[in-house]
Amino acid sequence: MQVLKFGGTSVASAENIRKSIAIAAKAAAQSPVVMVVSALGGTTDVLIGAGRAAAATDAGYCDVLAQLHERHRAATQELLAGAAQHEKLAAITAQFGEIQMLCDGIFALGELSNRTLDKLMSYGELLSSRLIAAAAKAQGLPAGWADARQLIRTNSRFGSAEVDMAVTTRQVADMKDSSPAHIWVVPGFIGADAHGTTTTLGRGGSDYTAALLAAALDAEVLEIWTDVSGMMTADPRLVRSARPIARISYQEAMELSHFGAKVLYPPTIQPVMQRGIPLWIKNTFAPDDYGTLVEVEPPRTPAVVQGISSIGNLTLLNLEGSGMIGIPGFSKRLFEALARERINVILITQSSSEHSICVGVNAQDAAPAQVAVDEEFATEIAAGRIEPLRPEKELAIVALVGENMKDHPGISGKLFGALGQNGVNIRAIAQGASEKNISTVIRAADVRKAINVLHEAFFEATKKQVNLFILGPGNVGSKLLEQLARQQSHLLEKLGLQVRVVAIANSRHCLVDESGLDLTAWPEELAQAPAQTLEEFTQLIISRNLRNSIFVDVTANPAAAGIYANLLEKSVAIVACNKVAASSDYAHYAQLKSLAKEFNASYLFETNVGAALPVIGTLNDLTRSGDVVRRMEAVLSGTLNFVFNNYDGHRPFAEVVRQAQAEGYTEPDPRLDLNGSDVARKILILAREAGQVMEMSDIEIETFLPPACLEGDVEAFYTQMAAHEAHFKALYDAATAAGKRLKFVARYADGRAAVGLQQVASGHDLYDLRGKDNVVLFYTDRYVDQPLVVKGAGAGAEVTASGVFADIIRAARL
Ligand SMILES: NC(=O)C1=CN([C@@H]2O[C@H](COP(=O)(O)OP(=O)(O)OC[C@H]3O[C@@H](n4cnc5c(N)ncnc54)[C@H](OP(=O)(O)O)[C@@H]3O)[C@@H](O)[C@H]2O)C=CC1
Ligand SMILES: N[C@@H](CC=O)C(=O)O
Repeated sequence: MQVLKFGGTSVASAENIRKSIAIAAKAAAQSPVVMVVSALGGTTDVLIGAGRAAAATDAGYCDVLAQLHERHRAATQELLAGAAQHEKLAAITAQFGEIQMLCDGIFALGELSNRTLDKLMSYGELLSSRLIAAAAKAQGLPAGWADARQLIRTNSRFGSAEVDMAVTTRQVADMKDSSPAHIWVVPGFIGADAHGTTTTLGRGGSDYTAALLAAALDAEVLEIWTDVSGMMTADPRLVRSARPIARISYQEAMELSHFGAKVLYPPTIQPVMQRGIPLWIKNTFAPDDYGTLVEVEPPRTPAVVQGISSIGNLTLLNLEGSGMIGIPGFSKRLFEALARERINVILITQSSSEHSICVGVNAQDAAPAQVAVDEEFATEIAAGRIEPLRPEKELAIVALVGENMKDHPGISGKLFGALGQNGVNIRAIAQGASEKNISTVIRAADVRKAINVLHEAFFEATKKQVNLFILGPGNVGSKLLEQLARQQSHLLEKLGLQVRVVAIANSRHCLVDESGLDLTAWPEELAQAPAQTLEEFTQLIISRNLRNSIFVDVTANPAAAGIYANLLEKSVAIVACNKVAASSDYAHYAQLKSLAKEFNASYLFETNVGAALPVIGTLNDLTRSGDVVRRMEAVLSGTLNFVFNNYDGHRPFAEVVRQAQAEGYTEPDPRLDLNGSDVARKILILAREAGQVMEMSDIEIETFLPPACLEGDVEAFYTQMAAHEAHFKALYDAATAAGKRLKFVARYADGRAAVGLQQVASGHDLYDLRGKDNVVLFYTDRYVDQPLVVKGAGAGAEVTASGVFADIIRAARL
């Protein structure tokens, strides 16, 4: 005997019903089949809606029922022909007459009891099962209909009745002996109490009906036919890469189904588990897919975690107080108070200090639970020995499930690490000694991110999705986008990083696509995209709450640097070539560094000094390993090095500066390069990274520009430089006459730093620095006589973008 259950979508239309019958017929070629069916998809909700409308004296229920009647008529006309069709249409009309009368009664009374609702809902399965039996017979199959109300005996708890297994087993055996049919079609979800009154088994109860019948018949197999190809490693609506689990134990399936894997109604497993009946979950619309086999002992696989599931709509109730410590009986009283209100406890945790007990309940149970518990402990609350019950709302459980987690160290560590790195705060934890389930309670708003992060950590070791929010697609930003577009498949294949650019914004527009922007079409699309403020962009990053989010600041804007703290607090990583934040007040710089640590998010700004040269990384390596930087000597301006390498006293100085700007070496505002402040902020950043507490005002800046050049706007700056050509020529001639070269040098020693123009003699370390190159000489406790030298191209959009790219990869791989 085989029991096959077909859910609402599997019988939602005539076409689907035909598919379901074909599956049952194929199985029946092996041995007799019990076909348990749900109502035509959506019918139960329609019936409930009609009943509630009638109870609220809303006459709209008549139209709703008429539409439902029409849907059943249409399916009948498609499935049956001739006399069988006429007979079935008449029967359906009669049944809808009964439903109408029932709802009219509800309307007249203005009241809908659980008992009446059960009766009303039962019509869904009664209609579908009779229709399917008739359709199977019409195909010449040896099918018959059996009334579940004469098989499944329950108590009279309407709405969610409890089954009397002994009577049910006897009634099923009687029916088996008396029925000649080879395929029985049975309505799921419904039963009857000892008085013959219709009851229901709770939403999803058709699965349970099937399991009860399988157990009563000691069936060889129970198959649950649904619209997905088995139990999945995670909810596929939340995790795109979720995949079916081939084989799983009853215990694991029970844990997963309890924790939200909706393909299986949780009570279904117990009756078949007791008898060791194999349970398959199969897809009606892809019957050749393997599906999931739930069995006693699936073959062992290396997978430690079998699935990740979640329950939303959770409220934590926290009972807390010093009066609980060491006094037996508090938990008993708490749980009794909840049980009296029939409140189901989903999760329990208690700290070893016994100072608090925390339980998780469905949100709709929170208010009655609070009243019941506060009443129970009224005396202790009045005496101040315990606090009134404290509910925490809008929470959810995310759980790892797997029998192999037992005795396997490191699973919780990985779980907490993965969630922590993504700023998912864990409010409570529960793990039984069986170690089959580790449950975490988190904010409901974090569920999507948390499940994806955990799925990547436990099922996709080779792939990590990274979500980029890029601000400032100017010179450097647009090169970065080009490089990202070129390297996407390389990143996935070689590093397992699926890098998505989710948003690109400049000062005018913002382009967003959560599934990843097209990196070739963005310039035109951005120009058409809506306007957005920086504040809105920040909220966008926070509210999307995507895993492994990185904010990439490719602007030179102080306001952009002002949003880092807010983002780091949400565990969003920051990659910046914008130097404003790292050279702002020391307190702000230190705050960002400490937020990055506290919230496990990277704050990377390698390109702040020497573009893509590994200057900050080298300095960090030295200090982390205990070396002490005593002195630094450096050329840190690509622009100034280019200008003084190319100025020869003939071509005007202003023209050479314009060339540096055109080639993309200068700041968006070139005055910052020429007045020395860009170099000053770089040496400040290096000094800070070397461990010094310094402010910008501590850096001595010796400018070589005549003051008039810094009055007015950028055009005035160029005009004034041209007007002061003699000044620049004099600087050049003096250096040349001495056989020296001009270099704008940054120096740090003993906690003091200065920047300024110098004549450098041949043979000096800085003398031969070509083009737009930068160089940094580190003198440390280990590098005493010969410095550690980092040298190379120190400006330019392409190289800077590649440095930003490298920081993105560092942040992504954390
Ligand atoms: N060039 C180089 O060699 C190096 C540069 N850097 C740094 O790179 C950064 C970018 O330089 P670069 O690409 O040349 O600059 P650009 O001027 O070419 O680009 C700046 C980008 O930032 C955008 N932007 C400016 N203000 C805002 C704002 N308030 N909100 C949103 N977007 C804004 C601009 O948009 P819009 O067009 O709308 O104004 C533009 O897209 C600078 O901080 C620079 O210090 C670092 C190392 C080396
Ligand atoms: N404008 C800067 C660019 C790099 O920081 C420079 O010229 O060095």
